[in-house]
Amino acid sequence: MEQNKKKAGKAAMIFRFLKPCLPLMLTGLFFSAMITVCQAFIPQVIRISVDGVLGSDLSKIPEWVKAFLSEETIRENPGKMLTIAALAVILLAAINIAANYYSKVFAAKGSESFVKGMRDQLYDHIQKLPYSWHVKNQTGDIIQRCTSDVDVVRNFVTNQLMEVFRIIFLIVFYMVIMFSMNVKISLIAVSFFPIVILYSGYFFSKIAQHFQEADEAEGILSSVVQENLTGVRVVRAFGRESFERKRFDEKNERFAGLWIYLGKFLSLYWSIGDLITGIQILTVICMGVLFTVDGNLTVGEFIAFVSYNSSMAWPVRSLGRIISEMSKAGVSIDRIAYILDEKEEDDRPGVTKPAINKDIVFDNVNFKYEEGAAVLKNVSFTVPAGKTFAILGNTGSGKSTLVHLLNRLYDLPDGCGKITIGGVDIRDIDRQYLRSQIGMVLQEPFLYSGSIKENVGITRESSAFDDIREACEIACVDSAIDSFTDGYETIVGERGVTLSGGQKQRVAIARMLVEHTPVMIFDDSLSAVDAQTDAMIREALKKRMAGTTVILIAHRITTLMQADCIMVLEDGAVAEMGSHEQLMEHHGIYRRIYDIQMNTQLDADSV
Ligand SMILES: Nc1ncnc2c1ncn2[C@@H]1O[C@H](COP(=O)(O)OP(=O)(O)OP(=O)(O)O)[C@@H](O)[C@H]1O
Repeated sequence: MEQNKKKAGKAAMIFRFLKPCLPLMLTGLFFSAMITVCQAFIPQVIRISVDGVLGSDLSKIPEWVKAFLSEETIRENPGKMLTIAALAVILLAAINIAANYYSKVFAAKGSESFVKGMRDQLYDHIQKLPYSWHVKNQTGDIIQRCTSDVDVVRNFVTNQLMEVFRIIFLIVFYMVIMFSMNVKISLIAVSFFPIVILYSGYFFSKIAQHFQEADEAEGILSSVVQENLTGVRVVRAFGRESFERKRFDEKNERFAGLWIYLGKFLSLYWSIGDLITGIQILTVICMGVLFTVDGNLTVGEFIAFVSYNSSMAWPVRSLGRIISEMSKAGVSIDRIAYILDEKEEDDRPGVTKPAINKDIVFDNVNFKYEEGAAVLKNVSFTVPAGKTFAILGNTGSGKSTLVHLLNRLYDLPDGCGKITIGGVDIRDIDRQYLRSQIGMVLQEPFLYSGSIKENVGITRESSAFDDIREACEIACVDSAIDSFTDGYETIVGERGVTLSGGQKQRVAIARMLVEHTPVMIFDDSLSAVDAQTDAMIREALKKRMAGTTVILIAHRITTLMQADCIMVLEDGAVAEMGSHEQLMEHHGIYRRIYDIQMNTQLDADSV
């Protein structure tokens, strides 16, 4: 039952993508049927010619031929008949060429529009999937599902599905002709078909799982390559080349091993298939000879029969191959459906777009990720509008999680407290709108491949160059950019590898500033800049971005000591909260960290 439901789901998915390109596909199929009809006429022309020239039994020559060429002409002028037969074959060949051309053109157009539609929808859907889904799934694997698996499905639709229809039409059409010529020998020929089809069916059920394993192994291999390439700096810095090589070799070996196994399996299939086909052709020829000798078949009919039978042998066998390859497509369809079936991020009904320049309140927030222990425990605090609120805490204490919750990368489940902005629960605020109002610079800034100007202006398509420049000035990266030969047009490579860590962070800060959002979050995003530049950036921000609510996450006390309020987070719970002066007087964690950092600073200064 469940299995049937799954199959129906797969078929429905394919049909959904197929629907817009169905007219193109059907036109391709029409031309393909025309090829079959043309090819079916050729053995008939040969049959009539042979029977006419040998003149053994003219009663079997169709009446429409006799209306065209009298029995006398056939007997006395075989040359004329052969010329007409040759012209007929040339005409059929010409029609065949044209039909072949158009069947391929329409099939290609249909398949491209099919695969384009599928890629578009996949990409669009992935953009709307929750952040938690992206965290859970490996990028390499997702890429493979969107490329290799889509290609397998394209192959399935263009080469396999279309081919199945073409072959079924061919078999039915040829069988009608063969049965009209001689029922007994046709039955002998056809009696082999169930064996071939059952054999293919058995193979089909055996091979699906191996194809799935091979596909998964390819996904793992892609992930290893992708990780290695994106983490190339770490690999080099830690001299992990040989370790990475070994890791790749292991996965590559497994992948190759699975394909070798599949190759063996397929070879066995083909060999046994060859044997069955050979026996079938031999049987039909032997029986045909006996029937001809007994006078039940004319020589022309025998030749035509053998020709039809041989022409059908390959398509029937291809049916087996196609069915076996269809099992592979089934796996790929499942892998694509895994993405498409995932629920997109959505809002609950009645969401609004209130002003965001209001107090942000975390009220008794408790949170844990899908896997793992509680990350935030009864966290309550208020970020007053227009003020700077700093968060300090050890690694893994839940600082970034607070930010993830605030811009709704994760939604707070019911009964786990509340986060409000201006008194409105953020789950009642339109998600896209909320994110557009909260600017964020992440710990590891991501830069797109493109110029610095594009990277800074990317969040606001309308941003003028003056805005971009101003943002870069505030982020203290303007003079560094000017020192590059191409200035703002400097291309930063994939993930900005041509910039230093601090420069990347500052470009990312400028990108956020261009947005002019009422709330700005700096998630440990000043860690790669020196203390002096850090102070300059904060000073510039204070002057030019007055009235903006700023949430500052940092490990360096000097970065956050001037904030209006500082919260110290320890193991997911609020340990201390207050201004710098209050916390210093409190002699708690904050004071301890302050003393350690200041002493370290003094030691460093005295060296
Ligand atoms: N997507 C996730 N799924 C499961 N656990 C997660 C996820 N993200 C973070 N965690 C866990 O939640 C805890 C808090 O992580 P978080 O990133 O909020 O800490 P942090 O205080 O920002 O740390 P750091 O200062 O190192 O950035 C950690 O134990 C972390 O392992």
